[in-house]
Amino acid sequence: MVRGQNSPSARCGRQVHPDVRLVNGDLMDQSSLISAVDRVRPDEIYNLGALSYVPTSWRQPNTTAEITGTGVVRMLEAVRIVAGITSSRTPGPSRPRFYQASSSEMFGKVRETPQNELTPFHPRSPYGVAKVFGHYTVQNYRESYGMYAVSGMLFNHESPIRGPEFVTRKVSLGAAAVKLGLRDSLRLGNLMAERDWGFAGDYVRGMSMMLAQDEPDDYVLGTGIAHSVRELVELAFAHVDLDWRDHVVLDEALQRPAEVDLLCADATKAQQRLGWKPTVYFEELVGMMVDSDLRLLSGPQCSEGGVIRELADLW
Ligand SMILES: Nc1nc2c(ncn2[C@@H]2O[C@H](COP(=O)(O)OP(=O)(O)O[C@H]3O[C@H](CO)[C@@H](O)[C@H](O)[C@@H]3O)[C@@H](O)[C@H]2O)c(=O)[nH]1
Repeated sequence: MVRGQNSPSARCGRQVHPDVRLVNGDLMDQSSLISAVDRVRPDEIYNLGALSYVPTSWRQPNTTAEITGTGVVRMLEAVRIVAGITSSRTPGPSRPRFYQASSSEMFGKVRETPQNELTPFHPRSPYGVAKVFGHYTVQNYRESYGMYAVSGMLFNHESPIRGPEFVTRKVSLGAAAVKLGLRDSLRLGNLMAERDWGFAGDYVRGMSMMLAQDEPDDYVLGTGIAHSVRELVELAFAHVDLDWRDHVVLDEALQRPAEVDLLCADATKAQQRLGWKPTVYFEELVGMMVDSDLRLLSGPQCSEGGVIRELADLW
């Protein structure tokens, strides 16, 4: 997303420039991207574009590298060229601020727990590898050109509008659907994996805070508490007075070729330097998502079988 200087809101407001669409490096070639950035002349750019569902990255490794990895180079090149930046000694007239969505998936087979900005990377999927490429590209543009470019190393962030292929939403939809009698089971993969799940709204606030600092730097965002997929399922089903063991079916086909077993954030740097703190934790998040899906699946759009049939394809 690009926030333009012509926008009435620019830095403080949250409206988006009328000209602005999603400008993904992955969807545009380099010259179209340069034209798009030139038209908007953004103050802030948030590159959230990625092929972001980890299992797909094994099926489409080349596309993943192209979108999630090289897309970052195209975005940074467009910003650099439009801003007229040729070296760190002769910065261009304006220094637009660039945010890159790095990921906790970069830590992969973790070397230490919890993970912070200095934890070595060991990505476990083509997605993780591409994110590491993007992460170092941002660092390189900062060091080579003095650009204001930062990476937010965000741990899993969820909300009621999370895609239904990701495990939190799959489970909240599953629990709601079973409660309403629309389904009687939910197929899942590895229940032992642990993640540090937070609320997406908190993380978006953190992204904006990163671009509001005097100097660019990279930050980890996470709650600092990990839970297993099994705990997630137990809590979601208990929220609707059901026992998950009566409804969850384990499916080998949903196991990943290489798993990331445990992710847990040490967000001390973001807390101390940005003043960032999460406001929503696991229990509240899961309750919020299940309640929202109960409303969604009870609503009129489901009576025709539309939404539920679409979602059912993903289960
Ligand atoms: N999706 C999914 N995951 C399952 C299932 N059963 C078990 N899991 C486990 O649940 C964990 C979380 O999976 P996802 O919700 O798909 O998220 P992710 O792989 O951790 O990646 C997400 O978070 C990253 C940040 O760390 C993001 O970078 C990435 O794009 C994505 O949003 C994984 O260990 C996965 O094996 C299932 O049926 N579906």
